[in-house]
Amino acid sequence: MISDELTQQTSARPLLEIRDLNLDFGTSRGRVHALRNVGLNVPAGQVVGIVGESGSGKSTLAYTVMGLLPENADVISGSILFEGKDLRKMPAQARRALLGDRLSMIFQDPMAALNPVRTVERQMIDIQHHDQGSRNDKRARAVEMLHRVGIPDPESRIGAYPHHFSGGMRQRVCIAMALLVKPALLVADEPTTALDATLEVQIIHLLKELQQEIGCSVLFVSHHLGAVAELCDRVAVMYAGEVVEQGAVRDIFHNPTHPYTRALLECDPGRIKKSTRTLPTIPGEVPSLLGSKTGCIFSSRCRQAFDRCGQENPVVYRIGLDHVARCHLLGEERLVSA
Ligand SMILES: Nc1ncnc2c1ncn2[C@@H]1O[C@H](COP(=O)(O)OP(=O)(O)OP(=O)(O)O)[C@@H](O)[C@H]1O
Repeated sequence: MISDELTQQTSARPLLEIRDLNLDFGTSRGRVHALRNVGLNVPAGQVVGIVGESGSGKSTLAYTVMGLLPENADVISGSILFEGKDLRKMPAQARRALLGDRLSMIFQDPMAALNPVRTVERQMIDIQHHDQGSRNDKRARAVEMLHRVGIPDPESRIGAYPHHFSGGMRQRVCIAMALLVKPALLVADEPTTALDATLEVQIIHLLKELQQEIGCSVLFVSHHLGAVAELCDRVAVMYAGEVVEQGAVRDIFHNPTHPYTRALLECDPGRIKKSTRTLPTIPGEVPSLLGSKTGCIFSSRCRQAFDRCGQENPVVYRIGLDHVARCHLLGEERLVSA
């Protein structure tokens, strides 16, 4: 079965629905096509992971949803429907009002989100709405949230400055701040990459627990496939600015279909036998995103590429009820099973 859009795979209207999104960065070397025809759904109450090699456009997609793009970014076409409204068409003021309210973000570097010269208390009070009660009510809510994310002695620690917390504790503070407003959608851009493995597991469990408690949706960007498998309901695999495969977490991890998804999983350190001496890598390099491209973006590295792959960009094929991929092998029925 063939589908033109990645967004047709679920019947209930998703909380976030991205359609045919194209974005360029203007640079002195030319235009970098960082997002190409991106389609992605985030259903209400679900966690959607975005995975892919460095430079595949994961963070750009996350920042585009938040409307936090650098000046040289140019969203050329597409729509970003959030709660049914196109964020691209929303007046700037209305869009800004969503941030820290219906939309929250956690960054890789917690210091990017925290103001170093203000106490955590002040920042956590300021982030709450003026109609959310008195200063004391807001403080009590902030202390409760810090307790919830595992900050010891939150009643006194709340008065400290961000640099008084360790890296892991700072990320917990950021999670507390992001969730204090009970957002509908939390966008998390590599929130555990800077943490050691033990802390990463703790933070992932914490995020899962809080997400279920609050009932929000999460867009979770990560390099770490293990973390994605643990936390996410759905996964979108990105390569060179395109979403090449998307589906339920079990489909992506147990029935990967796109040759890139398969290669990515084969190279995952978490899945490789301990006896393996050298880590496998995907041969070749991510293509330059400058200039226009003919054919499938992965064809130069694909072991299964055939003539058509270098000539035409594949459409999106439906593999299962909730599983789609952009690959000519599906159209030609040349796919070998995983
Ligand atoms: N401000 C910018 N100006 C020009 N090019 C940019 C800019 N920001 C990102 N890019 C380019 O856009 C592409 C996508 O980058 P992005 O950071 O979104 O990838 P990523 O998948 O998040 O990578 P990583 O995992 O390393 O963070 C890359 O080629 C990157 O060099």
